[in-house]
Amino acid sequence: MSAPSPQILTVGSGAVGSLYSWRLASSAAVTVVCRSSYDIVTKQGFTMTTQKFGDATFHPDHVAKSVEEAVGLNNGRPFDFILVTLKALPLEYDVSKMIEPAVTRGKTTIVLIQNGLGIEEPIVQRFPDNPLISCAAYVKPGHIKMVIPNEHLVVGLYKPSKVDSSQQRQVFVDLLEKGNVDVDLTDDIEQLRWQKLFWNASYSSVCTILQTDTTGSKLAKNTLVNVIRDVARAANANGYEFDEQEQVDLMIGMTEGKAEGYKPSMLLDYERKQPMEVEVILGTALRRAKEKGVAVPYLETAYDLCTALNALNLRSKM
Ligand SMILES: NC(=O)C1=CN([C@@H]2O[C@H](COP(=O)(O)OP(=O)(O)OC[C@H]3O[C@@H](n4cnc5c(N)ncnc54)[C@H](OP(=O)(O)O)[C@@H]3O)[C@@H](O)[C@H]2O)C=CC1
Ligand SMILES: CC(C)(CO)C(=O)C(=O)O
Repeated sequence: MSAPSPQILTVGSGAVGSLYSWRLASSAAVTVVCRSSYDIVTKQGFTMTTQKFGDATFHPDHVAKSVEEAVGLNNGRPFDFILVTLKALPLEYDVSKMIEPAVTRGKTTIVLIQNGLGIEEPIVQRFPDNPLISCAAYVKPGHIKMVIPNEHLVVGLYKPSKVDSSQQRQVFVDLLEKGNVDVDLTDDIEQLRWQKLFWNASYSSVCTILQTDTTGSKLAKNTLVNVIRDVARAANANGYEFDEQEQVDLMIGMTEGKAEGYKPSMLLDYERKQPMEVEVILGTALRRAKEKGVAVPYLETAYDLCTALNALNLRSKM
């Protein structure tokens, strides 16, 4: 008798959630929680258009309106993995509370595929005995259309977690690889999150403040460089050893080489009048710098302006 399929619940069925749910569904039973897309996904599934994986219609095993409903639809079977692919918006909602009804204590592995720093803390606080996997996605799907052809996912461990999640990570990686996802591993996801912030904190905020893409942001190169330097200083005060100049050269070189004319997701959120991930992209780094007594004036200004823009943008929607 073959082993039962791993049971996966995806919470947040946008670009990232639909993509990885689809890839995992080749060897797992996948339930997705859909909010505004519930009716269309129930009727038509997700229409996936990608260069790397081809085009398809993806029908999850179950579609639920809420986490509570997902638990009911799974007929008492506990979820092995909960994939959190919501935007990381700690001021809007508490992810740990949202997923709680579907978490079996000490068993369910919680997998975060989100941007930003500090997103693991509330999960570990509420579920100290559950395995935790934390991932950074390098992909640019539109809602259903993947723009960067070579997606890859870095699947990491979160060092402050008291639970050894390496075994669960291996199972998860095997499932991803069966779905042809390119996977890299890291045993210290925070290091990678800081590294990703060098780009996100600088380019995302400058492009959003200036309402321009990466090509336009070159006109504010000094600010880009100064924010990268500030984030590197904040990271180093928190135990890392990034070389400031090396990171500046890497971020600017990579963007000018591979990401001309690119709109960061923060700018896209702004344009769609959706909440921006300001806290996890700028706020946590700023707070951690301050806790260590490190001055990061450019990062602080970027945070302040993006916080204000976010508030004004959301207010104008009402
Ligand atoms: N898109 C990208 O290219 C990349 C994204 N990332 C990161 O991945 C994460 C996910 O991003 P992405 O997929 O783009 O985000 P999307 O905005 O495309 O998707 C988020 C989904 O979460 C749903 N959602 C929001 N609040 C709730 C709620 N309370 N209950 C149920 N569902 C809810 C939204 O539903 P609704 O449609 O109803 O609002 C939406 O379907 C983010 O942290 C992002 O920064 C990282 C790399 C690349
Ligand atoms: C790294 C990148 C560019 C997507 O992979 C991103 O995080 C963003 O657009 O905000």
